[in-house]
Amino acid sequence: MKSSIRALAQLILENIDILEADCAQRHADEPSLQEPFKPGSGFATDRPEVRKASSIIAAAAQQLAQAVRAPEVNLMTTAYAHTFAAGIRVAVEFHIADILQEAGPEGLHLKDIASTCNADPVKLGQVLRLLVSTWIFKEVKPDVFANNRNSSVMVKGLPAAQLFSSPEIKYSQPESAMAALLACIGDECLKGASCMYETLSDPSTAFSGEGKDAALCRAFGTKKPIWEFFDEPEQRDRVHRFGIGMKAAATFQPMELTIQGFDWGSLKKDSVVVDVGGGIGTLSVALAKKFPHLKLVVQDRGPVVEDGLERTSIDFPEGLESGRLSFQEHDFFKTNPIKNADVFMAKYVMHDWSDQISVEILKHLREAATPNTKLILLDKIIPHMCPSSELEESAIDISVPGSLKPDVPEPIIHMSGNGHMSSMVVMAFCNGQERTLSSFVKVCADAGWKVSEVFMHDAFGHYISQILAIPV
Ligand SMILES: C[S@@+](CC[C@H](N)C(=O)[O-])C[C@H]1O[C@@H](n2cnc3c(N)ncnc32)[C@H](O)[C@@H]1O
Repeated sequence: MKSSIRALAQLILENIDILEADCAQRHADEPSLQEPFKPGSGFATDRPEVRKASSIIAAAAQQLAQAVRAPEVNLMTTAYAHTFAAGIRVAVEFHIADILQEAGPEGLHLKDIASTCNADPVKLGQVLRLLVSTWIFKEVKPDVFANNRNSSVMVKGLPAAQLFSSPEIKYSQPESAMAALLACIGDECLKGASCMYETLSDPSTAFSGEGKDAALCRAFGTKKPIWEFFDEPEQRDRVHRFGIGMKAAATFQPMELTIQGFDWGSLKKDSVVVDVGGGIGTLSVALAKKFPHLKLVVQDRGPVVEDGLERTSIDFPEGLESGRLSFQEHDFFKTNPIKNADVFMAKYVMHDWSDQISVEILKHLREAATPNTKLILLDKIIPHMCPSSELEESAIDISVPGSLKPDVPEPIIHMSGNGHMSSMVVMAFCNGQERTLSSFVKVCADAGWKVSEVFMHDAFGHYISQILAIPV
């Protein structure tokens, strides 16, 4: 019988050939885990075959580890994952990567690190060694730590002394976005997740799709939906950090990739594209720059619109002055005031809401749509985790034009899905969810829209997809 673990190892080697060939072609060195990250080092993730090879290697290596260890060890290792989130937050809040960046490759003794951040060296040593065990930081000599490739990405771009003396500006530099996101994961996300079981089992919240009944609200002891709770003055630092942290998302999903799919160029001159829940207008600004023949209207809640106008008047004033881009305060739980939209688009909006509430939002767009209006939802499409041969039965997932089947080479059982992690996070935050394609089709149908095509970059929910629907 062919050994499954050997087949996994062979698959890893075959795909390593692809990565090595890519490095050779670009005359680039293979990235080293032990050295701090240098921009431009690493594998070319803008090339689809390289992205695919690296995903297959990661999935095969993870499955190999699961296959060779006892089930008890696998379960314990996974269940203990919260220690990593907690440890990373400690490292971010104590500015450890920033301290170690100043120390350089020789590293710094634990007692000096601990005295800089006024922490107990024994306790801090426990945190750092845990993180080293998962390839974040390195211990160069006993009790001497230095940055490695992963930890170096946690620096915030300011001298460590300034980070300690002026905490209010710790997330002021663009490179601090990753640190902000990691601190948010170790704070709001971890606390919300810790109340998940109680929230799913308590009859008063178990079947509710309301944001106020989400796990994070229980964790913070509030009766308000999390975004209203975050409007409270004491939560200002969290809101600020969350906003900066979201910018780190661009590292995983460049805007170029987000826009790719629907043929925006095919829309006639002056076509009206409405960015529903468009935030500060990041997607609309990118579209307006690339497709100057379109008229983009960003709709959001009042304070967000104010923020968007302020930022856009600095980043893209010509868009506002020419009238190509505008902002409008609008509550998407009311009928949309724009009745001549060529496109209603909504990026990362549906995943914040339960099915019932999503249908309500989409119905309001349907009411305002003309027979020719298109709806484009930009969200992750998460895969079912069953063998793709089983998807023949639930044909909806593969019958929509453009849908990708999550084919994985044998003997990989499935690819790891960060979409499933973000689904848990939005559930904890606001009773939201990432969706499979069949769930999108159903939610759209219940609101009077028919999904006619999808544009996907991968079949595993790693990247945002575009779901195109037309009125029925
Ligand atoms: C996850 S953010 C996505 C923002 C933007 N589309 C993007 O991708 O950057 C969801 C957006 O929905 C907005 N939102 C929430 N409730 C809303 C409502 N009732 N009416 C309009 N916008 C709302 C939020 O203010 C926020 O900007």
